[in-house]
Amino acid sequence: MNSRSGLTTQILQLLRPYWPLVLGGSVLGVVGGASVAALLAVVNHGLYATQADVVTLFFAFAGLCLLILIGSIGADISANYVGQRIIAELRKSLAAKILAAPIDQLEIYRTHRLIPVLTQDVDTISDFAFFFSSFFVSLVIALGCMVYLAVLSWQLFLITGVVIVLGSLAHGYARTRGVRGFSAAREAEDQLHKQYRAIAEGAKELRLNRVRRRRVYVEQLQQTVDRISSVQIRSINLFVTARAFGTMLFFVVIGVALTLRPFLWPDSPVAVSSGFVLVLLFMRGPIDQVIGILPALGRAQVAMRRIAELSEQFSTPEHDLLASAPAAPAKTTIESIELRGVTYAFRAVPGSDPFVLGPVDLLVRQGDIVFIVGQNGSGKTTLIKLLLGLYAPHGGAVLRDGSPVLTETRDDYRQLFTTIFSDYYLFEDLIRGEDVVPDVAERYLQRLEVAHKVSVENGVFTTTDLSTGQRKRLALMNAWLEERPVLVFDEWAADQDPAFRHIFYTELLPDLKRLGKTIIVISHDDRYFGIADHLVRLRDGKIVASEAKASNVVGASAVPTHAPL
Ligand SMILES: Nc1ncnc2c1ncn2[C@@H]1O[C@H](COP(=O)(O)OP(=O)(O)OP(=O)(O)O)[C@@H](O)[C@H]1O
Repeated sequence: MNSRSGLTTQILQLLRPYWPLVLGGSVLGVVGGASVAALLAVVNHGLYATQADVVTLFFAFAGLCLLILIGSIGADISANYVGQRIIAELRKSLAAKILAAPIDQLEIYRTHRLIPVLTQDVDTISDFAFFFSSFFVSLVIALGCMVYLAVLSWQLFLITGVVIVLGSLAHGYARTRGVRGFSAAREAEDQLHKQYRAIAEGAKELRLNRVRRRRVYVEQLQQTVDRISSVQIRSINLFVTARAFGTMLFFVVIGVALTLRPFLWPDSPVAVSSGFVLVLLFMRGPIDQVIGILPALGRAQVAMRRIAELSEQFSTPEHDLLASAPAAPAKTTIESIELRGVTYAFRAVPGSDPFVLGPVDLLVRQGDIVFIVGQNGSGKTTLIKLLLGLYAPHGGAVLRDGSPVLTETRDDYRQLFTTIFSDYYLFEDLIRGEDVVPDVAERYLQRLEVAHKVSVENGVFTTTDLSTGQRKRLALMNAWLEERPVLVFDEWAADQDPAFRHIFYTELLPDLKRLGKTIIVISHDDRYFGIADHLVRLRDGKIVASEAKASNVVGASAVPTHAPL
């Protein structure tokens, strides 16, 4: 699907649930617009009215005023409602798409491109939705005026029509060039967002490095901002010039028609000329309004295209990811997890070969502590992403208790794991099973030696303004509370002081094992490799050693002997 047809489909899809309102609002808008044109006819007629016409004129005037009021209020209210609902639906559907997108697609798209679509592009469309009703009503008024012109004199209608076509051509040119400019500016805004992130997230580094600070500010940020500004100025200038040109054309038409009238239509009644001038002078307002909204329409078009691109990018959602939780929880125990001939290849990045993992064969037995070790970049995190069902293998299979994990069962499978990645995200609210949290929280906090800093109130940590190591302990607490059978730690201990690191390896992990948990640890702490029941060593994406121990070094039984915390 190309992005243009994707865009149209997306707009139609968004409008579909509201078609009665869209239809109702359009009818009211047409009634309002046509009434304005009719009112002009009444005004023109009134200029030459006699005493006998007064009553008819009064009722026609009052009736049309009422219709204009009802029409424009109705069209405005329905357009506003539909516009706001569409924005809400758009926001929800984009969030749902991101939540359901495969992780590797999200990794390719990148955060600095994602956020501007969710915020800026949706806001641009929201702004346009706000103006849409007046855009539509003005358009209808202009059309109504044209109809009245045709009734007055078809020659004058034709002259005006030709002028409007000329004006539209000028606008068409301005729009094509202008929208191209808006599109270029929007591209640069992704870049700007990336630079904003650099100055916010790299604030400390930039304070410490004057050269980089200047480069980020002068060579990158300022240049991007200036580029956006000059492209926007050029685009808006085009629209403004076309608008002035269009407005001026109205006066030219009036001048030409009035000059030619004595020669071409010497016998036409004065009412025709005055009606013509009246309509043209009046029509200028709505047409000016329509033209004035065109830049916003152009920007909305660019924004909509971006949104359609994002939707297309994430158009292969994972199976049922946002379905409500099943009534009966899936089986939450495992006997084994196996990777059989699993392979995975990243997309090639320019200048280097793509990283390929596998083929990998690995058996993780229930209750084991498995260490995955290896040099930086050897593929440990990629391996666990495959093991966790976050990446779908490109070859081979992941098996749970001997049965392959399929697309439909992958999300159920993932619910077996609690994971703390090295780039983990700390959620501030705690979830235990389906319930929000427990009194045991306090005990966990004490065991993690952070109870003096933070507590849990109404299921939320009182603060997360803690040191890196302390925040990671909170992540561990979250993990405990989830009560899943398999725990995965990606270099969890890397930020811990030696004393607590020792506690983690020699007390917490064995305690969790005693509770029957299966534990997978990515670690560079070779001092503690001895506690592993199974040590897996990776090099360049391949398992080069896989050593299983006959008995557990910490000597713990698989049956819980005491509560660990
Ligand atoms: N999103 C990605 N796109 C392309 N290549 C990637 C991506 N993520 C990782 N890689 C590549 O895959 C290789 C393995 O990365 P991985 O994160 O699995 O290594 P690791 O063993 O966990 O390293 P470390 O010990 O440094 O955490 C790296 O060489 C990296 O370049």
